[in-house]
Amino acid sequence: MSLSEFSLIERYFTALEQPASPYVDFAIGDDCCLLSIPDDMQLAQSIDTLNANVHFPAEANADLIAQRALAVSISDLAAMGASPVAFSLAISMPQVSEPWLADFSRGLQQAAQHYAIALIGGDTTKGPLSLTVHVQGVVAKGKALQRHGAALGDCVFVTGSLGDAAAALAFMQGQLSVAKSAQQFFKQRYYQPSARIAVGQSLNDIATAAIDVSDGLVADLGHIAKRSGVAAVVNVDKLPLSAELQAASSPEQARRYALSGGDDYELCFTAPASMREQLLELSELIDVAITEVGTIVAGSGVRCVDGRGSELQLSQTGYQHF
Ligand SMILES: Nc1ncnc2c1ncn2[C@@H]1O[C@H](COP(=O)(O)OP(=O)(O)O)[C@@H](O)[C@H]1O
Ligand SMILES: Cc1ncc(C[n+]2csc(CCOP(=O)(O)OP(=O)(O)O)c2C)c(N)n1
Ligand SMILES: [Mg+2]
Repeated sequence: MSLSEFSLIERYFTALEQPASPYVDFAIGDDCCLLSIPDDMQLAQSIDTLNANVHFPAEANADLIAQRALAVSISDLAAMGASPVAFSLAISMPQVSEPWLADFSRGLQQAAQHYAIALIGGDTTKGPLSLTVHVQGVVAKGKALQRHGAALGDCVFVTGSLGDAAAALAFMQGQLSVAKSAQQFFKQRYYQPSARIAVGQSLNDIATAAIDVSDGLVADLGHIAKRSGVAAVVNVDKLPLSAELQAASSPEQARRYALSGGDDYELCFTAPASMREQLLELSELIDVAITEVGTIVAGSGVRCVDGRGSELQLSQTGYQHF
């Protein structure tokens, strides 16, 4: 007989080992969870849904699905410069498979411990496989990084490398061949993106605007440009591309993955040129690459140019659901 709804919640979700949080007064087991936030903090909240075969392959290992779901949601906290506190998980699944749930629960616990975020509630229903993660974090009052502060003359920076996850998806879908030695790297970049919490937290007094790159650099930088009332120019010769991506695809294809592939979950942010040195030090301190890829200018939209100043035309700027 398959497990009842309440027994499976008990076994695979309530039983998760929780990181201690000073803000969580009551977690799972009542109609609501209860949190207390200090007066000098703001609560940052974000929700994201991941649907099977839209956001991840349905047949993927359950522990990787869990890790990916948590990382992509926490990435929004990173983009605001917030520290993770707690998350709720709404899961819909077509049937109860205990081995699948055991793997899922293990992956979820690993990711929750890694990001020091506590599972405080959720919802469990029958339906096509889908996960909705609602994350909550804290940020000092007035210090959150938003999309609207980019100013003329600011430089545009990105963390890590871009395009790996999009190339990984192409590889997993049989559209790109990848050397055996690099396959694990690509899978990891797709399934276990690093939400850049430490970078975000360090940018509160440095960046003028920030966003995480979920849809693709051009699309997401476009949100900063629009909200800030400016334009951005990206120098495509400066894009941080991993050695693995450069080995697996042509320069043009690698560029396309990096500019419009999406799924990177790196941060893109703007800061005055006077912050370059501080950013270099920060990058060394926390061991995450921070690369200057462009500038903020007057106008609207995002333009991509190469090192010689020739403009590139992109057929797509990022992922669109509809
Ligand atoms: N169905 C919805 N109802 C209310 N707000 C929504 C809905 N969908 C998206 N939003 C809001 O629109 C904004 C942009 O959403 P989205 O592109 O999903 O952001 P992100 O890339 O950070 O996840 C966010 O403020 C989000 O909360
Ligand atoms: C199986 C699969 N197909 C396609 C994609 C590509 N993809 C799906 S959604 C998406 C963009 C990010 O998702 P969205 O729901 O827009 O997240 P948000 O911007 O709201 O954080 C991308 C690149 C994928 N990740 N997995
Ligand atoms: Mg969203």
